[in-house]
Amino acid sequence: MIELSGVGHRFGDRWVLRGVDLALTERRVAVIGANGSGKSTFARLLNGLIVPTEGRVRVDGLDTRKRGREVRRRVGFVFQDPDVQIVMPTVAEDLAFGLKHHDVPKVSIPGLVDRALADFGLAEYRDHPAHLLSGGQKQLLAIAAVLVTDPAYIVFDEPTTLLDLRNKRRVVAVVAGLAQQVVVVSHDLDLLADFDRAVVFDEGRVVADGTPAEAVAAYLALLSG
Ligand SMILES: Nc1ncnc2c1ncn2[C@@H]1O[C@H](COP(=O)(O)OP(=O)(O)OP(=O)(O)O)[C@@H](O)[C@H]1O
Repeated sequence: MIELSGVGHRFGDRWVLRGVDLALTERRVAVIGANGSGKSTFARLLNGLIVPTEGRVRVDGLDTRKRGREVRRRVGFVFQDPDVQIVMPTVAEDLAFGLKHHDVPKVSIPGLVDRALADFGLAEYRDHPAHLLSGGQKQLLAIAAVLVTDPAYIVFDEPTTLLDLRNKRRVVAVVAGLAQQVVVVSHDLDLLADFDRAVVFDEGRVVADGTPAEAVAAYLALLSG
């Protein structure tokens, strides 16, 4: 379980999150809210990419402030911008990179890479320079590179922004089929419609928390208010 208690975060002297108390127990949790409401900051707190200025974030009881390394192994993070995540020259090498760093036995790596390439429609790009993929293909690669390491939790920060309809459907199907707990930040309200829970942020605070229908209604009310 991922648990936040009394969490606040400040950049310089500006608080961008305040008073966040949440226990994320559902399998599919959506995070919605206006631009700048603190969603990405919240997402980054969940795997210890950033630590809270105040309060505590715990993953299976591990405090992200003290046990960051272990937390990052448990909580995979798919960035909004795939360019920050792609680190190796070719598509297959990029997929293998994460596996090596997760101490996956060398002998298992090629098979896992092949499966990830096939699952994400990237098989024909195996030896292609990763930086020459299209934006949407990079996003698929970034998602594949996290999923291939099989983390216990996966946080997606706007995973479908660059994708065409076909690839969006592919990602929606992949997320729907994941056995792990996922937290998805998205402006794409359709993507989140059958999630178990949705949390709405506004100006750094949780202002609604319920079913997607309830959360979307609260979000729309905020926009028109
Ligand atoms: N590294 C940083 N340094 C300073 N300010 C930051 C930093 N990262 C985010 N912010 C500020 O924190 C606030 C919340 O940003 P955040 O990215 O969490 O919002 P968001 O809800 O994810 O927005 P969007 O929907 O536009 O992605 C914004 O005002 C942003 O300018």
